[in-house]
Amino acid sequence: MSADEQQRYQAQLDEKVDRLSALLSPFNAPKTSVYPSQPTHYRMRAEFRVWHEGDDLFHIMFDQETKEKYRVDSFPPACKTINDAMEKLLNEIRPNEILRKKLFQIDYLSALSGELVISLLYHRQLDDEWEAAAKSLKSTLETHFPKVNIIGRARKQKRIIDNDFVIERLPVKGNEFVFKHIENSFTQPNAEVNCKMIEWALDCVKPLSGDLLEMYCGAGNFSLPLALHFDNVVGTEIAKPSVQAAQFNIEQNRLHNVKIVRLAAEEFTQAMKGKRTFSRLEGIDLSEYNFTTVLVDPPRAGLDEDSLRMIQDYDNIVYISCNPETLAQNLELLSETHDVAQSALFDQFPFTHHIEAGVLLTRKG
Ligand SMILES: C[S@@+](CC[C@H](N)C(=O)[O-])C[C@H]1O[C@@H](n2cnc3c(N)ncnc32)[C@H](O)[C@@H]1O
Repeated sequence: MSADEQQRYQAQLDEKVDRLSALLSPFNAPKTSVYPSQPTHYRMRAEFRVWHEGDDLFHIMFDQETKEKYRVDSFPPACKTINDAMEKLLNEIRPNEILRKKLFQIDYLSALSGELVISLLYHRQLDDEWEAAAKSLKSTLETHFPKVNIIGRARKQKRIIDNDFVIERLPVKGNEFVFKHIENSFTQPNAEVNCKMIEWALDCVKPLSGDLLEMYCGAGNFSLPLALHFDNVVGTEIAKPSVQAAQFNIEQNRLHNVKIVRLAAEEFTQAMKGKRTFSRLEGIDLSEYNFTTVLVDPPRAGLDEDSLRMIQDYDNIVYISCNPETLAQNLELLSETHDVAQSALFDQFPFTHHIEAGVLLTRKG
């Protein structure tokens, strides 16, 4: 990257730090710790439209302002594996009528492990001939990459060769954690910054003990590494594929103190308050746990008011947020009972205005 781009990256990061600090200043937050990203090759996912021109075809994107399409032969935000795959994939598809016909989109999901899922989206139904061609494509690509899975999608159709996931291996404080990341499910896009985020959360909970309660836990991105620190972890998550991936991840990492339940945050709050019972909580007696700490990592909308009031029952709250505006709104209530003890900015999305933030809240003395 040129010195000019490096300067542009730093200037935008400084602006993000100022914006987050301003949002957190009404809550007397201490100085924000900043975790920068690599300015290029940081994304583990990328999606492109496909443009056909005679016998040729290439990846395209659309300019957000002018809406004009532009050709994309390489994509610096995406990791090196995806960039390598972009060229190799099109070289295979271009001369192959079966793979090329009515292909309109290509999605890539990769991992630090080098594994890939490539989803090919079509405006036509996919038959056995397509499947045979896709199998042969997979074999060719596997001479370059450790593992490649191909998914063919069309209206009401999904053909999977051989899996719809990658196996990621994340280094966290000297330990390696294995994660199944499923295509079309939530995973943190910037793997290296994600590791910094998990390590920050681990540092936050270092002086704490007891059990951890987690809401919006996905496939266990935080639950699993934090399980090494707490006696028990109970995580809740709404999306079925993520819960299934979390169960797989618990087993793969040989953890015996983590339970993941498929419940919406709002449902779990009702269960904690004794307002409703759920068969999905069978075998888990929530009153037996010694929850000292809660970790939440909600979608952009933040937490609903009932869940906010429920988490106020716990002494320590680790709040990870992809939207600092809703974080600040939620802090208005949480700061009635808790102080902001730490704050951090994780630059998951370089060269965009998006901010990923974390705060540690501790009960007021
Ligand atoms: C920002 S992601 C965080 C996931 C996970 N902590 C991670 O780091 O990969 C938010 C998660 O909340 C889940 N989610 C969205 N709405 C929810 C709700 N109402 N109740 C519970 N989980 C929800 C999504 O499926 C997603 O997995």
